Amino acid sequence: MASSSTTNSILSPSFLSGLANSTSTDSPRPPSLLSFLPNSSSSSTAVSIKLSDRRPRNNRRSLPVTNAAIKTTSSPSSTAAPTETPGATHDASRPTILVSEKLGSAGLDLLRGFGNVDCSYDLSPEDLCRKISSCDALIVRSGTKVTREVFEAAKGRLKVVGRAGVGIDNVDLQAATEFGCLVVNAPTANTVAAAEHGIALLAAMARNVAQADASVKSGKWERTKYVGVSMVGKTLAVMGFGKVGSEVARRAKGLGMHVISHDPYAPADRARAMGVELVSFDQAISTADFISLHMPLTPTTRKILNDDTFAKMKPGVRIVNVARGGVIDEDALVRALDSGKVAQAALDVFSQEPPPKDSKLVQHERVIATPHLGASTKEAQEGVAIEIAEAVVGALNGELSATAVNAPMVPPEVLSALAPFVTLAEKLGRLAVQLASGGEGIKSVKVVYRSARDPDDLDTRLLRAMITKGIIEPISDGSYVNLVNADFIAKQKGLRISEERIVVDASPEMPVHSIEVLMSNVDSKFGSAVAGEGGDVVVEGRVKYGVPHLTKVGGFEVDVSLEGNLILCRQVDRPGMIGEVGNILGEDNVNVNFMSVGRMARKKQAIMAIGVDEEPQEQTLSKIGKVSAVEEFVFLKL
Ligand SMILES: NC(=O)c1ccc[n+]([C@@H]2O[C@H](COP(=O)([O-])OP(=O)(O)OC[C@H]3O[C@@H](n4cnc5c(N)ncnc54)[C@H](O)[C@@H]3O)[C@@H](O)[C@H]2O)c1
Ligand SMILES: O=C(O)[C@H](O)COP(=O)(O)O
Repeated sequence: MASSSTTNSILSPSFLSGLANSTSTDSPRPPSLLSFLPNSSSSSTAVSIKLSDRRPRNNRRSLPVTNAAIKTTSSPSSTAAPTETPGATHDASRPTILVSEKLGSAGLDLLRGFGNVDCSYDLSPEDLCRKISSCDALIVRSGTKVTREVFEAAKGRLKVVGRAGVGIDNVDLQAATEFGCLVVNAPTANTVAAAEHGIALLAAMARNVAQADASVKSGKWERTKYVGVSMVGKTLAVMGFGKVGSEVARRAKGLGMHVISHDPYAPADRARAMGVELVSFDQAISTADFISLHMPLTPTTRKILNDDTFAKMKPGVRIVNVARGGVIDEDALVRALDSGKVAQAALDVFSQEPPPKDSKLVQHERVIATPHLGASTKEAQEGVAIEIAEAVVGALNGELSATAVNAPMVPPEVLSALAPFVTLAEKLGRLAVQLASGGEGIKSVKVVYRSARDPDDLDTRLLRAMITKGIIEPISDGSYVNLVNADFIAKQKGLRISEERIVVDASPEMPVHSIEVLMSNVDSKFGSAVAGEGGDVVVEGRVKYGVPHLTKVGGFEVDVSLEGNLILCRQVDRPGMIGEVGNILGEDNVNVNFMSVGRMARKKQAIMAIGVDEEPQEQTLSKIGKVSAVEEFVFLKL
């Protein structure tokens, strides 16, 4: 088979009008990246709502039907309408958002402008599981455990979990990912509040404010009992130099403390610029007079302060924890307090919240405790509520949030430049898998990106996920694939996707020049799609005038816009072929939107790629098969 061919494009009127529209508001918009319905793009072009579009769902009716619109309004698995906020009406055409913990009013207002908002606080785990199958989104703080059972009970309807705060240790991220549910958080709005609370606890602990207050209120006047320690000149070890930790460090410097920090992932120059030295874990804990914890709770930080690490600390060390209770072995802390190794502790967070009433730790006379108040200022709560409401509404619109926790984060400007390529990627995956006979047998897919840009400047995670989506959806029974779970599902199916980036001489304006998808070790139901030494099924596409195009099938160059559906036809190149096949389609009322012929040489084999708006009937396809010059043909759904 020849490796190249010449191309002859026929621009149909509908394509020309598409071109004319390509700079208008009808031009391809950023695709819905979080579409959750099975085969959601099999019958419609994957376009969605603009990134900046924040109109309420019920104002969107004039927009074309989009994946995002479908997915947020359908609820095949649910019948029960959730309890509404008193006074609110439930509109079944709008998404339903369950808010399970108190959220600032500005965030609630934003949510109410978009969907049905059900504020149900203090739900038992059973009640949460009961409600969740009628909800599209769930917003929680740290008090709601979003377990695997919750995702299972959601029966595929739950699309986004919004954590109104930073720590996502109360959400089972693995389960969320497996179920294709996006998790977003609100990472910035409570930073200062948490840092201020850390400093408040530090000072209150050093000067025995809480104990002295209780003593005075009980009628005592114990001036010698509550002599404190000074902070100035003391060494504070900030464990975790992230957003909160660095703000604590800045404030502690203002109190005249010597601040060191341990954070294996923090850039040393950022710390140095603040006059903070980054040191090893052991150095931090062994030289500090005060230790303040600001790392997330993860498998590696769980019980990071324990009997062994307390043993390495200076006698009389003082500990502040506004991070998570689980980073301290609480029994070990009680032992260290009892032995005097730890002089005092100030704790805002506990491994179990609320802690048991008889908790030895909470009751310890040298411990001061607050009920997880770090983020609880009016300002922080309003900020967090807006931050999470915007992220959740965006996610329900099919947008990628900048605060996505279990999906690639793609800045809006990059996303909008990549948008047509994202659609192209999904369609190429969809085409390639349909060209293989026996899709489940596909094990190895190679994707080649050609671009004028340096390979390091090309973030292909999004494109790879969409190719995976395109490959998997047509061969999955009802499993929905989206950006969140694409890699997971591919791995589960034993599908290995490798990528290659090749620099080519093309326009640097375009992030990608072409995308080629090659499937190894599969037979094809359209022999002409097989090319190369390895006998791979090959399809290649480009974006032209903002519209995804198929540009290569096997060794043949074609040029067809990827809209509607596609008929590929290999025939002997002879006059009248286009008219003959076009007539068959026309007679059976199938509208051709684009057609191109790629041939090896004059009067030799050629491939005709025909874009059709409708799905032709069996009998129409069989008429095409009977045209004497047609050697093979295939109908492909986009
Ligand atoms: N008490 C509260 O109300 C409250 C409020 C806000 C945040 N928090 C908690 O504080 C944590 C930190 O919040 P943030 O906004 O600063 O998050 P962040 O992600 O900005 O910072 C966390 C830092 O911890 C570092 N880190 C990770 N593993 C570490 C390890 N083993 N040792 C040392 N450092 C490590 C990370 O590199 C990062 O710099 C959150 O995860 C949350 O659990 C609590
Ligand atoms: O991780 C956080 O943001 C804080 O722990 C705040 O938790 P909260 O939302 O339950 O106050």
